[in-house]
Amino acid sequence: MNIRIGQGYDVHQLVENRPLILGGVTIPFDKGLLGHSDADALLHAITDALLGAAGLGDIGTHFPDTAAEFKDADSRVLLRNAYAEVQKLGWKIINLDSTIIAQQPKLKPHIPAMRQNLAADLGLPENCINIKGKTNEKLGYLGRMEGIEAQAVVLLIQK
Ligand SMILES: Nc1ccn([C@@H]2O[C@H](COP(=O)(O)O)[C@@H](O)[C@H]2O)c(=O)n1
Ligand SMILES: C[C@@]1(CO)OP(=O)(O)OP(=O)(O)OC[C@H]1O
Repeated sequence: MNIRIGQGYDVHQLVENRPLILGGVTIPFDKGLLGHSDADALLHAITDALLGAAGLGDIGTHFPDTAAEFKDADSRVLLRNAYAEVQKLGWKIINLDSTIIAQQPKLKPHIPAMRQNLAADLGLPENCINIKGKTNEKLGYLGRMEGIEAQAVVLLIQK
């Protein structure tokens, strides 16, 4: 039996005229995240943590931001595809934990829906998935609401 840990990080710029999508949930806000895909920083951090734990590189290698096929991509699809690659090697997720750093908006009301999406996409019970919201105490570019950051850790088991 093997276990492996992986870590992931992502940040996207907050701009006008974009939807704010985190954990596959569209959150009402006056700005959204800029990216080649839907710019879901939480799902990108989790995808990188998964790929990292399995020794499979990173999200940009699997889904290049120069490829037209990933323009405006739904990051839930990218996550499911990445986990399929991880599972091909015999790995399964034990649990994942994550933090979204957003000065605004308040994320707590949206976290149950994000957990439901992740549970569905990863075939896990919700109690194996944790998502936390933090402000950046008004410090730096996150505190000035120029962007939103996400961090994730994932534990995998191979029997
Ligand atoms: N965007 C956010 C930020 C924070 N929360 C919730 O507030 C708690 C306190 O956050 P601090 O950054 O002030 O320590 C945090 O534990 C979350 O429950 C949130 O929902 N959305
Ligand atoms: C998801 C991809 C691909 O559409 O694009 P972005 O939305 O720009 O996201 P990023 O976290 O910069 O990197 C991964 C990309 O290759």
